[in-house]
Amino acid sequence: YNYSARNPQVVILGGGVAGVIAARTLHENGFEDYLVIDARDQLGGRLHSTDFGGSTVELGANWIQGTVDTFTGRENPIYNLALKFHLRTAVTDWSNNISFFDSNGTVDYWNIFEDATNAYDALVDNAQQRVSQRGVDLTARTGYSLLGWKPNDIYSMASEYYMFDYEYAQTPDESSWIASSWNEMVSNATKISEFSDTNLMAVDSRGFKIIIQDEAKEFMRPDHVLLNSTVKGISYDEDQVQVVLDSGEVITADHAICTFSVGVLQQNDVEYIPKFPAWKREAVQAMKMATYTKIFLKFPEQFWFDTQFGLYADAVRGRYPPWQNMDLEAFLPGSGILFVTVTGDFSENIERMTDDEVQDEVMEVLRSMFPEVDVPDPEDFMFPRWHTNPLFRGSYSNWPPSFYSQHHDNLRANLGRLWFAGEATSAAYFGYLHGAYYEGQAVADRVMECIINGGHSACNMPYFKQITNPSPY
Ligand SMILES: Cc1cc2nc3c(=O)[nH]c(=O)nc-3n(C[C@H](O)[C@H](O)[C@H](O)COP(=O)(O)OP(=O)(O)OC[C@H]3O[C@@H](n4cnc5c(N)ncnc54)[C@H](O)[C@@H]3O)c2cc1C
Repeated sequence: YNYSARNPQVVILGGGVAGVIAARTLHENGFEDYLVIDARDQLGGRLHSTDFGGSTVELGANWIQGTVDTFTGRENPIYNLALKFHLRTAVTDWSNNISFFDSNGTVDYWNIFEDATNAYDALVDNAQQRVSQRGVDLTARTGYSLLGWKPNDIYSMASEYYMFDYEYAQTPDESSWIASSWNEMVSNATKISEFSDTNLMAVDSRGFKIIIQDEAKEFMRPDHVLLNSTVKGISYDEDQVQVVLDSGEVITADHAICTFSVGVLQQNDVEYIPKFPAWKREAVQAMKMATYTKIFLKFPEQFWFDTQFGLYADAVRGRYPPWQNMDLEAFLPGSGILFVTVTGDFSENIERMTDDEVQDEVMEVLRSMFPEVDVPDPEDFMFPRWHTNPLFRGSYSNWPPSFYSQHHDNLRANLGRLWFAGEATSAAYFGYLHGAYYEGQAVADRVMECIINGGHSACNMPYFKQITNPSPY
């Protein structure tokens, strides 16, 4: 090993939203002795924009989900960054701007779609009641069933998918009833509130990532960042942390803030010395890293629907259901771009197929949606493999029904001088950019408090050594 001359007070592992906001929080408080390390060649993490057929598209996060809370005036910090950097966005209308299809072409199932919308609203309302009555969690599927929603035909299945999986990237059977409703809950549920129903899609030729890259340029010096550097090992104790890079360089710091995704923590890409204690391992492995995949197609010209969305009902639930039209004035006019989204197991399965195999399946579906059109082959075709990517191992966390709030505390808790932050450590906003933002801020505050005040309470977050069932069988 090559022991580094670099010896920062705080090393921040990962330069996504959580890492950059943690660094900014240190800077705002006069702490300049930090180093951000990332394996990629740029900051942004899952804010990942790329060129596709002459247009900029977002492989990762795409929406600012909620802007300003109409009751409290509280603002989504991602929305504020977007305003600051004049990000071009378009309002997405998920609920009204849709065309419906099955494998025989256009079909009208608005009534069923409305039933699915009402069932989802009831699911959220009832979850809120369970929280106020301290009821145990169940799967969202159980919740749906208790409310009488039984999707037994392809149109109900596609509509339910659109309301549920399209957001959480997993099925209702795999998801917590209570946690999947949190983002929609307002008012009496403490600390949990959405900002607003407005969803703004980033459609900026500079990429959504500029909100974090340009923010970083304002305060981060070049010697504050080490890119193209993959962390291979982290050893930690009560006094310091050592980080081993792929180059063999070893960086020693007083504190490390690890912002790797929970998917990365679950795998063996990084060696932790000592191995995480049992309570931490259980929390890490109990969370689910779900996968959400946008499959992009570019055609010489638009031949498809004029609405923002097209919802395709297949006999197999989750098989290429929501299609989105980018060739609209507010989005990427004249781009000839259409994309379809898949999630969960379906995403993991297509990652094991070749691009050509996936393209063949997608085109077969698209041709069945437009039987009257002579649909040409796409000029360009692309999809990312988030699940296989060792820097992410999925797209974002989804709270399973067997994950307790104590697990969540344990996921967040530090191990000596090794601290954790990222979208998954946000109880209220897991899965979202604003979750990563708030967690980056909170962890930096805690590390600074530990540096300034020291002592047990400032330097040790509470955790549960064992999570037990209060009334075992
Ligand atoms: C397909 C997709 C769609 C999404 N859609 C939305 C959306 O519309 N709206 C929304 O709010 N959120 C969305 N999200 C979620 C959002 O992108 C994340 O919540 C957020 O970006 C996570 O930020 P983070 O800082 O916690 O983690 P990350 O961005 O993952 O940052 C962690 C960093 O660690 C680095 N890293 C990992 N391992 C190593 C290693 N061994 N060595 C060095 N560096 C390493 C990675 O390169 C990465 O840059 C989406 C995510 C995806 C993938």
